[in-house]
Amino acid sequence: MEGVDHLAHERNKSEFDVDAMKIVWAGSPHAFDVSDRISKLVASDPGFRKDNRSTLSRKELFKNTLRKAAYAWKTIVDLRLSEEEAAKLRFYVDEPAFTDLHWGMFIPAIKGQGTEEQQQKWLPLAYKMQIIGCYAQTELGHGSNVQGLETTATFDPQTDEFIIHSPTLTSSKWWPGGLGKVATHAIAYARLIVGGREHGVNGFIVQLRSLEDHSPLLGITVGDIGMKFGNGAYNTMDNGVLRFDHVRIPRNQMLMRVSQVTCEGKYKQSDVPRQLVYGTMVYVRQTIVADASCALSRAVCIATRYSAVRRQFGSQNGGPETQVIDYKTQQSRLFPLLASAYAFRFIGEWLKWLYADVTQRLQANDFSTLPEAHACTAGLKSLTTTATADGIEECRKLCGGHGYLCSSGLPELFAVYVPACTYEGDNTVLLLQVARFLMKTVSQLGSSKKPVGTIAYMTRVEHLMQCRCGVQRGFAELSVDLVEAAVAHCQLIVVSKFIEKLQQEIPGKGVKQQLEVLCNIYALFLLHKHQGDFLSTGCITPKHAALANDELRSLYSQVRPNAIALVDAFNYTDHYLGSILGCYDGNVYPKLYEAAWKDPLNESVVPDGYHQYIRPLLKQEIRTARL
Ligand SMILES: CCCCCCCC/C=C\CCCCCCCCC/C=C/C(=O)SCCNC(=O)CCNC(=O)[C@H](O)C(C)(C)COP(=O)(O)OP(=O)(O)OC[C@H]1O[C@@H](n2cnc3c(N)ncnc32)[C@H](O)[C@@H]1OP(=O)(O)O
Ligand SMILES: Cc1cc2nc3c(=O)[nH]c(=O)nc-3n(C[C@H](O)[C@H](O)[C@H](O)COP(=O)(O)OP(=O)(O)OC[C@H]3O[C@@H](n4cnc5c(N)ncnc54)[C@H](O)[C@@H]3O)c2cc1C
Repeated sequence: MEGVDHLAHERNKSEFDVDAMKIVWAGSPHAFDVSDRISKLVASDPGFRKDNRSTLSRKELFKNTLRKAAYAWKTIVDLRLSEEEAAKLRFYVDEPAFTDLHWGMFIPAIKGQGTEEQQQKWLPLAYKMQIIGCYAQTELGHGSNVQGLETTATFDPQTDEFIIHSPTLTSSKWWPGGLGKVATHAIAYARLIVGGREHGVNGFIVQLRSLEDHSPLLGITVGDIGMKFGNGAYNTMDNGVLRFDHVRIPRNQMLMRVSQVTCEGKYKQSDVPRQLVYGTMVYVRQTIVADASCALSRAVCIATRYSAVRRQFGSQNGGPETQVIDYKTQQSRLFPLLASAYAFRFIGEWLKWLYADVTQRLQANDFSTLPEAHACTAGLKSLTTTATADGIEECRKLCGGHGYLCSSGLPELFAVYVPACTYEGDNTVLLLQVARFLMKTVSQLGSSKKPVGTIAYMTRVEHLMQCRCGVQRGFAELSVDLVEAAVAHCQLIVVSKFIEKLQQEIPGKGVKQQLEVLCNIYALFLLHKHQGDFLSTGCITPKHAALANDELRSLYSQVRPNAIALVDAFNYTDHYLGSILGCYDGNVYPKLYEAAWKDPLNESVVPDGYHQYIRPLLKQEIRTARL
């Protein structure tokens, strides 16, 4: 029945203060207030409706996304929302769109790689959305290998301009979000050529379309790259293709914080690491870790609520069947994902601090923590997105057949989320970067340069020094093992930061106790998952392994009465969840049944095509021997 909370009995079992946990999840009382207010604003505004996406054609879907993006901007301006509130509004609108790349990459690239003068010129235009930008780095032929990009930027001292050109088919820019149909400008990454000499890949601001009639400018060929994985999903984004035919831009449109070209055609490299050109990717990778906790928590919220609603088998003397959340197998699949959602939330908070710290140090030309920041953002982006993509799929399976319905919210969540394992750096390529960082640390053991921060523990691996010669077999040869070591390194960071979080003051009855249970589940689940490595290296004995498994089972029993309250703490509206299985009141079956009849296919009792194809089949004379 509408208005009845079918999960009330579950909520009454909670052993902790859910409102206090909501503050912990949000990060602070202020952050909770902003999130709560903006999520309800979006949920209550029919202009942000999203339950019809899977029934729209690509063109209808895209036009609807443009409408929503414009409506969101009008809402932001009319309500004079702060930058924080505006970002939350875009988050709860919950639809990949060109604005993600305008705000999430184009603006950060100018802030991170532009000079003061360039920031003063371009940022006001971008903040007012008087220009719309994209981040055009990847090409048809190269994505991972940035130094392999082929687009050229040749300096012409006669005109004090750069000539941007796509010399080959594979140099076509390919994938940039917002590029296909909307962006008026791009940060285009190209090989800098001055006086016939190459100076590596740099970023250039290039106008793509007229601000009058949106037509591509002279020398610009631009379009969308076509449908992507899944219906709806990421097809709200116009990932584009772009070719330059000797496009001329003023010299002052090369982002010149890292490297400069003077009007005389002299190339100068600032006394900063050239990798600062990659700074925007580092910034986005750290935001993607926070995104992972959001996406995983959504899926876990849906699967947990539905697992408490769903009953299957186990009826005693005609009594109710067993809630599937009470099956140990369901708990062993679901509760580690619940623990991971909280673990990723806290590692995202720490990574945000690490990024802010390294950014502050860079402003003082202190590059000492840049390698660690690169390794942490790369490794944790890889770890959390892989676990989240796999976790969303596991949550779909935890919901049985109904998890495969679009109305469960899980297929679309999966389809939108999985490219996170690829964009902003292929996850394996990024783990290889972490492995390179770890091997460089090993090579420095014994020297005066002591490992600190997230690699401080490596001082305890002195024995690696003796086998240093072993790694001469070559990084590539050992890369599979090194990638596994990189994953283990990142998982250690996640567990360590979860433990550090628990050492903080955490208000609320029973809140810290619940987080301790989740932290232990996360850590012991990893130990169980990698038991072979721990046993084969002698880190644990078989008895330890058995004790860990017993403790894991006990921890699942401790979480069970609190599971619904722990997902309620995410404070997601039904609108944001977009899931009948995960609705707050647990009134699933009537909503599933009602939703079915809204499908366009049920607009007519007899389907289109019956008279043309089915009736002749049914009425055909059987001229062949009976089958
Ligand atoms: C309906 C349901 C909705 C569900 C919603 C779910 C949630 C999702 C929310 C909304 C959906 C929409 C989201 C929209 C936002 C998405 C944004 C993403 C869009 C995508 C953008 C992109 O993909 S941009 C392109 C990204 N490309 C890459 O990442 C390329 C990866 N490659 C590289 O980074 C480099 O090529 C690589 C590092 C691999 C190698 O570089 P190279 O120059 O060759 O350097 P190398 O020789 O390996 O190393 C030399 C030296 O440099 C050091 N180093 C390398 N990189 C860095 C760095 N970044 N910072 C610092 N130092 C670096 C390296 O360690 C070496 O050091 P030493 O060993 O020499 O000391
Ligand atoms: C939805 C989406 C949105 C995107 N948005 C943007 C955007 O806005 N702007 C932009 O510039 N780009 C964007 N991209 C492109 C994205 O950044 C690249 O696709 C990504 O960096 C992966 O590069 P690649 O495609 O070249 O993969 P590849 O490197 O070709 O990967 C193919 C396989 O090769 C393996 N591999 C590659 N190199 C090595 C190595 N050295 N050792 C071992 N294995 C290796 C990889 O692990 C992978 O298994 C987007 C991509 C997607 C899917």
